[in-house]
Amino acid sequence: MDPRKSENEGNLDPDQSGLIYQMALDIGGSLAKLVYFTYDEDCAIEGKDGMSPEKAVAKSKGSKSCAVLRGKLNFKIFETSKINDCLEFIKSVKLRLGGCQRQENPGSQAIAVKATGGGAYKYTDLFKERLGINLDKEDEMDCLVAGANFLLKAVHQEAYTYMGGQKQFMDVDHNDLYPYLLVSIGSGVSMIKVEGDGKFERVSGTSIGGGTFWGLGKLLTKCKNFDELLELSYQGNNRVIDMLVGDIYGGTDYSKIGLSSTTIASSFGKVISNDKEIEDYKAEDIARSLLRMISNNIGQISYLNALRFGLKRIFFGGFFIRSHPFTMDTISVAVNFWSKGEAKALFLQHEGFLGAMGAFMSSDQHELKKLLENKAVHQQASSIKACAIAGDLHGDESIECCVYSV
Ligand SMILES: Nc1ncnc2c1ncn2[C@@H]1O[C@H](COP(=O)(O)OP(=O)(O)OP(=O)(O)O)[C@@H](O)[C@H]1O
Ligand SMILES: CC(C)(CO)[C@@H](O)C(=O)NCCC(=O)O
Repeated sequence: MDPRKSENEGNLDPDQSGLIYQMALDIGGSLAKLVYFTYDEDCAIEGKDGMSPEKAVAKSKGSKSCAVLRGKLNFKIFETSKINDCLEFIKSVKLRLGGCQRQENPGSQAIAVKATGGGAYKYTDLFKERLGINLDKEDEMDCLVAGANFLLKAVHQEAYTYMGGQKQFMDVDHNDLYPYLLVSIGSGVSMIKVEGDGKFERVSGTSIGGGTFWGLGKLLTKCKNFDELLELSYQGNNRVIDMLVGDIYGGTDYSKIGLSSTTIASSFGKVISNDKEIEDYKAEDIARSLLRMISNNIGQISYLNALRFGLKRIFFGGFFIRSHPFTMDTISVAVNFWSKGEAKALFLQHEGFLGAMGAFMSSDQHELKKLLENKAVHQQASSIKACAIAGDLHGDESIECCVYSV
């Protein structure tokens, strides 16, 4: 491959030859997330005399007629530290925002793209100078909540519980969704009490999040990428590193206060009594202890905040989760343990894309927004499985969807 080309160039999914009708970005501390809608120009509109999408959209405005735009919602991630890959990707696709602008001559015509996350501020000039794109900033918390509400209401089987290796999808009753606690586990963690559309409060947060796991993991295990660290944690045994209740109590439970002998009494606590150097520990065991420590801590703080406000459902999002069984199991067990079964941990299929989805939904100057307003995006059950977000960093995910304008 030509070393001057970015990793993504020349490697586009054929679907991306479709026009990008709308795009939004969430540029966080660790990852930049893109959501964009593509449709095939030739057959995108259904039901209205075979007219072009733009015409059908225009015609449906102010009338009771129904236009259906068939296309795909696409999801893509890049490491924020490699923001140039993201810029190259955007440059290489046909961007046709609002149905009327083409990005053929960056600089000559400003295009506005909704963007959220800290990077929307940090990289404003970069996007403008390199792509002629004005990042139209949306508040990160607004976007997280809007994205979560939209996905929970519009995407069939978006939420699920995970316990003992079993994933159980939950049907969301639109009339019984609120209130809930949204926990976004990105580089840092935000905890948001959600009471309705646009009705929320960020009630807590912790700096011990996904960035901590990846940062400490990188230091302690010399792993080169996040997936490698996750994979290691899968194979490790945390008992070699963590001090358990049984280690302190001579192998027995401390049942009087409800602690079994296998409960972790002190994360990484066993290391102090061992005369070992870091090289003497297996990277797998370190990764496992680290993942348990961070996941347990987030599960516990989340539960405490749910308790503060009497919330029974806690939805966990953010890319730290990566649909990883051990992470989800640890969080679920923590919530279940601390709440004595009263509160429930729920996970989201599009865990890492809440903010980007919210930014996407916030567009107000494009035709697609007008189509999406008050509409539902339906997807077939079979395509949900195909759009699990776990996978390699540059992997594409997409959902077949229809946008209805009524
Ligand atoms: N391929 C990856 N590379 C780096 N981190 C990854 C990767 N996959 C998952 N992660 C985890 O996801 C976290 C980032 O999650 P997310 O994208 O939701 O947050 P962010 O928007 O970057 O952070 P913040 O919201 O705090 O600014 C990382 O800190 C890391 O723990
Ligand atoms: C600063 C943000 C909101 C940026 O996404 C996030 O990383 C976060 O919520 N960090 C935790 C900060 C705290 O509440 O301690």
